[in-house]
Amino acid sequence: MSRARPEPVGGQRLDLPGEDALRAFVVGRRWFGSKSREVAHVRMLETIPLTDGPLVLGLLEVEFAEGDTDLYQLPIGVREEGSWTGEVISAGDGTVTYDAMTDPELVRALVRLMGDDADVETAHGTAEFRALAPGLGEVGAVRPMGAEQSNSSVVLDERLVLKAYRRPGRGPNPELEILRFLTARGFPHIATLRGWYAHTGPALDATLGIVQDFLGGATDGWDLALADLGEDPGRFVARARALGEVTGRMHTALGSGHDDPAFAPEASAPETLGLLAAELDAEIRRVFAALPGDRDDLAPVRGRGEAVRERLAQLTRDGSAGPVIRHHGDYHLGQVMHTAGGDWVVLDFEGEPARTLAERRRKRSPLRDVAGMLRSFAYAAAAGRLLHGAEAPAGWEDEVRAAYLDGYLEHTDERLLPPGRGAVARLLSVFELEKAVYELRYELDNRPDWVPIPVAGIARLLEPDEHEVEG
Ligand SMILES: Nc1ncnc2c1ncn2[C@@H]1O[C@H](COP(=O)(O)OP(=O)(O)O)[C@@H](O)[C@H]1O
Ligand SMILES: O=P(O)(O)O[C@H]1O[C@H](CO)[C@@H](O[C@H]2O[C@H](CO)[C@@H](O)[C@H](O)[C@H]2O)[C@H](O)[C@H]1O
Repeated sequence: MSRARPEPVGGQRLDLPGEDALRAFVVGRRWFGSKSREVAHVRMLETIPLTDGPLVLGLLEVEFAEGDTDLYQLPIGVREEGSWTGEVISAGDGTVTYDAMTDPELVRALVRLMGDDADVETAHGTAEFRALAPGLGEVGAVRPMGAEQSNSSVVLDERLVLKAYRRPGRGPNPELEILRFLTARGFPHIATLRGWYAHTGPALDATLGIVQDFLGGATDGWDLALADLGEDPGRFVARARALGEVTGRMHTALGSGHDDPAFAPEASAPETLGLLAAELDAEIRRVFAALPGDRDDLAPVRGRGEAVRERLAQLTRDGSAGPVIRHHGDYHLGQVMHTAGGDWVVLDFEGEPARTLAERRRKRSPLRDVAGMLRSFAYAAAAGRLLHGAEAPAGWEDEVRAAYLDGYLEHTDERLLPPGRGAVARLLSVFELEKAVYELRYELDNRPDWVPIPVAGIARLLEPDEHEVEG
């Protein structure tokens, strides 16, 4: 259904927030992703009245002191002063503006536009709203998801989730792309995609949000691993095997799109492994050069930067980076859910939020995802001790790893992996090292008490024989 730009609120001029109010609001949000950077400007690129009522889709440009910019989405509610009791962005001339994602009535209006397959003309193109059969239905109850998030998700009638991308990026969105691809292939271990909305146009092309099924009663993999560790550690070993199977099936499905250039598996270029090694080598040097001198918990790796670089050189001396495919890109226990029916479902195909959309859409070895999950098992084993003072049973992490890898290798199309178990083990170790070095920097910056986890991971990877995959 195509519609012209609706008239703003009763045909009157909209009192939308000015730059100062926008800036104060945006930089204070949990979803604002650049808190350590100096913001030069926050300006509205587009304000799209979506209904004749009080819903305006704002697309903002945040400009940093260095001159680069980020695109943000801010759906805005506009109401008479006194008729809105929540937090406001701005107030004046008898109206207030606020974040529409916190207003159930306006969330319902957004979903209704998707259900209507509406196209709304904008100054720079079209705001497109789409529902996938069998449609979205009329929505009643709306509540915030309540998860720590870089986006904003709301639960609709406990049956659907609307996730609005706060920093959408320009160009095709990997999550929408992958969910559509997997849905078309009948891959069952995802929350089914039901709708989406986007802005299209030559100057502004961005996916703004998706609607998916809500997994009621499901537990995320991280909480489940910690709960099993406390109650029945062996239970998680069996669950890890099932998770490996689902991961293998996911990669097999993602590597099956031979006639779609965005998904067709490719052989990596001969120089790929060398380039990966060079990038990681530089990162190891940077991280080790900047290690603080006053932390005892760094002892297992302190002064061993050269040894880590040598281990990397040894792992990447020959062989190749193997075939490359589209993959999850940010795979860890917090991204998978265990449903009430005992099945694993994979969420959040956006990739690492700090990377550009182009980087996130790049094909890489699927073993990068596998390594991310193996690191997550190490985190779970250690978190029991760090958070609750409860040790994981001896050998638990090794058993979980082995079970996961068994399940994975049994259900992955082997043409998507480097040939031979030795080559698989080596490439996995390279990606685990890459992730552990990243985590060392991340934990030093964010959670200093967790530094021993990546430290142990790096120390472990210095032991050559421990990580060979059986077989
Ligand atoms: N479809 C869903 N059903 C149930 N819970 C969900 C669903 N999607 C997300 N969640 C919960 O919300 C959290 C954040 O979702 P995610 O898609 O990873 O958002 P973000 O990309 O902003 O981190 C998940 O870890 C999960 O706990
Ligand atoms: O989820 P984000 O994309 O924000 O990822 C960042 O934070 C993660 C922590 O929440 C961090 O993940 C690390 O800790 C997890 C446990 O809290 C663990 O399961 C992961 O394996 C481990 O990497 C992630 O590295 C960071 O980018």
